[in-house]
Amino acid sequence: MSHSSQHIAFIGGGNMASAIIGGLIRQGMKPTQITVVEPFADTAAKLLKDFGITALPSAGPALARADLVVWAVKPQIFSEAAAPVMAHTSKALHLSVAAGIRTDSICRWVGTDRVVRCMPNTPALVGQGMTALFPCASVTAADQQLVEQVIGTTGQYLWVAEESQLDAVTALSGSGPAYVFYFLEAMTEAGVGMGLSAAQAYQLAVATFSGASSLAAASTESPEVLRQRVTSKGGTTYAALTAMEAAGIKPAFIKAMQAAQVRAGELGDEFGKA
Ligand SMILES: NC(=O)C1=CN([C@@H]2O[C@H](COP(=O)(O)OP(=O)(O)OC[C@H]3O[C@@H](n4cnc5c(N)ncnc54)[C@H](O)[C@@H]3O)[C@@H](O)[C@H]2O)C=CC1
Ligand SMILES: O=C(O)[C@@H]1CCC=N1
Repeated sequence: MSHSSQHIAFIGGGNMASAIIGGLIRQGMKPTQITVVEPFADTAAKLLKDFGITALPSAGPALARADLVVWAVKPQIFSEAAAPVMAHTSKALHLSVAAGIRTDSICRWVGTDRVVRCMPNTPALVGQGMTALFPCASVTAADQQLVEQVIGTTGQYLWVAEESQLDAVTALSGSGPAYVFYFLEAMTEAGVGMGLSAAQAYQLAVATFSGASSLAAASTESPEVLRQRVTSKGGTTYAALTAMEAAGIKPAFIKAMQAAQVRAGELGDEFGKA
């Protein structure tokens, strides 16, 4: 984000907003180029401490400066949060990170069709995010470029052609970091049960995840081939994977992700009506 005149507003200054703001500041955007509406005082104090940004407790005319408005509120309160904002931001491009909430609802609430919906994830906090983006029909190439500049500061991105694919993305990479943390918990717990200290087990588990991910990213081989390379005939990995197959881990995992996808659709149905 080198453009010195660009201004970005965030509605909601919580986890996801902070992850994106962190990326922007790391890439040289000035705190004065960022406006945040954040009613919760503790969260506003954190924005001041971490980024030197003084958040507004509620929407106001300062939002009119924004070229881009990033919606980083919970799906449940999106429509309520939008009402006081839209008077100031009809000329801006809008980017929503809210899970499930569909663009037809967002366009209605923000009073413009210049809307991009996306699904980021929390590794954005350390510049290793993965975001999928979906543009409404009236979004221009220049609008898409602006969004890419902003989201590019947080990691990788891709565009999807169908809005419904965002619910699948939500189930995969949006919620996905929680699945990894869940596995880290399980692997650490198992390691402790086998006689390692918690610190040792956790270090081993984290390094194994990041090492295997880096190997997969750097390799042209499929994960199946990479897995087979670890699995010596009659060895330890074979014993572990056989136990996982017997326990139905893969179908259970697929079912879990389907539950997340269904929930994303429900969020859109439940909270997109207003
Ligand atoms: N946390 C995650 O891993 C991901 C979250 N998302 C989406 O990001 C959105 C935000 O989630 P988080 O950042 O995790 O939640 P969060 O609770 O950390 O942030 C939401 C913020 O909105 C503020 N807020 C409440 N009412 C408001 C209003 N009327 N106007 C402005 N701000 C208001 C809250 O005080 C809070 O700080 C959600 O829609 C979620 O679906 C998307 C991808 C990943
Ligand atoms: O759990 C949620 O609803 C949000 C969306 C993806 C990650 N967190």
